[in-house]
Amino acid sequence: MAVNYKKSAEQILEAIGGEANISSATHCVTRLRLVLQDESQVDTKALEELDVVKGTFSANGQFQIILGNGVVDKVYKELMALTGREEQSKDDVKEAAAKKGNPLQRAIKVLADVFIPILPAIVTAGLLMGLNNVLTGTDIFYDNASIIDVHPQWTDFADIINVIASTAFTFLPALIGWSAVKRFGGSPLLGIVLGLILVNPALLSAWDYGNAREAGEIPVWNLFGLEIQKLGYQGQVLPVFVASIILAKIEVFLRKRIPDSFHLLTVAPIALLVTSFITFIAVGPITFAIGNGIADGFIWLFDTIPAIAGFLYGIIYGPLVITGMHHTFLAVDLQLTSGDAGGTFLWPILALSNIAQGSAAFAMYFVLKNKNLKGLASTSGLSAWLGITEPALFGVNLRFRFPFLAAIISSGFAGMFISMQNVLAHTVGVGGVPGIFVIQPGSWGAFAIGMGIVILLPFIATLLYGKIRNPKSLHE
Ligand SMILES: OC[C@H]1O[C@H](O[C@H]2O[C@H](CO)[C@@H](O)[C@H](O)[C@H]2O)[C@H](O)[C@@H](O)[C@@H]1O
Repeated sequence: MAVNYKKSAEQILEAIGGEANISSATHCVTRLRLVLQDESQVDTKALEELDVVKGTFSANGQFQIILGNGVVDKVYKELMALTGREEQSKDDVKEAAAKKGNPLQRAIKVLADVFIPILPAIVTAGLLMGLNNVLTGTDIFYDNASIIDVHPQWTDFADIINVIASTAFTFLPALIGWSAVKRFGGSPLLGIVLGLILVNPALLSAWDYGNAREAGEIPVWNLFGLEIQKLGYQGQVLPVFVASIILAKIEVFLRKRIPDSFHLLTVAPIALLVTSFITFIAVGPITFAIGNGIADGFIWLFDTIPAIAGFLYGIIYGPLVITGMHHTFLAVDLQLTSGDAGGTFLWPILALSNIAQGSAAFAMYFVLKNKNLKGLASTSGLSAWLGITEPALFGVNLRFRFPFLAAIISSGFAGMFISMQNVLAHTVGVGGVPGIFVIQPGSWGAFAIGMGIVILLPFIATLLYGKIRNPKSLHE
């Protein structure tokens, strides 16, 4: 039967407490994303009884209604027409949501705002790097040899892929600079330039810093007696992040005070000059040490007590996604991939945690009777297997609790196993099942066992508990 989008919009509006309860509204590919004055006014039951609604959840200050691809945009248009509102971008709504919450939540939100926009570039680079690994890794298809060893005509092909793949990581500070300066109200172009300054080939590469320090050969500038290390910040996150905040603040400050006609001549040169000097002299070395210190702390933990550390990270990653704090760890992943660890041991656990949430949601497909919920369980399970877990988490697993518990405990065991096997990812890739492409080839076997654990354990545990115990939450 054809959907009456206008009627659906009216019913949704009534169930969320009417027009007066909407602070702002937008939509993504599948979900209406609303910032509401008061979420307690929402009649979730009435909402979820609507045929068009596949599920609802609240995350990071937004109340989200899952409608599905091709439906959500039409219902949104009707909703805007009904309420006489202008259509809003996701950024507008995120901004409204950001004003809600305590200082810690807002700080975490800032990190997410900076890192989420650069994620597609990093994830793409990760996938291509995976392809390069398949071509150049030994013992994948041949004993003691790689594809390019056996078929040398593919060597340059692999090399070109490597150049393409490594660019986003080599110039990571430029990506972060673009995103962070934009987030703090400055000109994104200046952010890119700032990031590029920090990886200028005239500086000692951060990747060569360790060797240069051991050899006592770190180049320095001498500024009227003050020695400053001539150090680049390749692959570093914190130096450019803090520098970008400074740059944006200086730029905004100058723009307000200098007449428009002098902007071109003064604002960018002063902002870049002051920020770069502050960064080379103080911010860079301090944040470089802090960033490496944080990474070393994680490395120490996973070296010393791999089973416990892996178990804990596997357990807490799901709850971290609920709070939105998980994006903070992206910074740690990036730091680890650029350092001595040779890769990140955290990211493989993230990928397994995503799969675990998906498997639990898939099991709920067989446990639930309601048609809409069954649909939500299967679509959200697939989404989690492809790296996006919020629909499964909020739409299914948390609502019934036991699938969520089954998923996080299984993810803990899988995290324990792969940490004991020292599984590393070259870089950050697409989470969930495609995650295997960025795992270092030598760790594929152990990672595959981890995948087996998070595919089977949450599925079987959820299914058995749901069918045999038939818990109260299924009937609430
Ligand atoms: O941190 C890198 C990963 O970031 C995304 O996944 C994480 O954020 C998602 C959105 O909040 C969340 O649904 C998922 O559970 C998190 O792991 C991205 O989808 C991954 O591909 C990426 O590796």
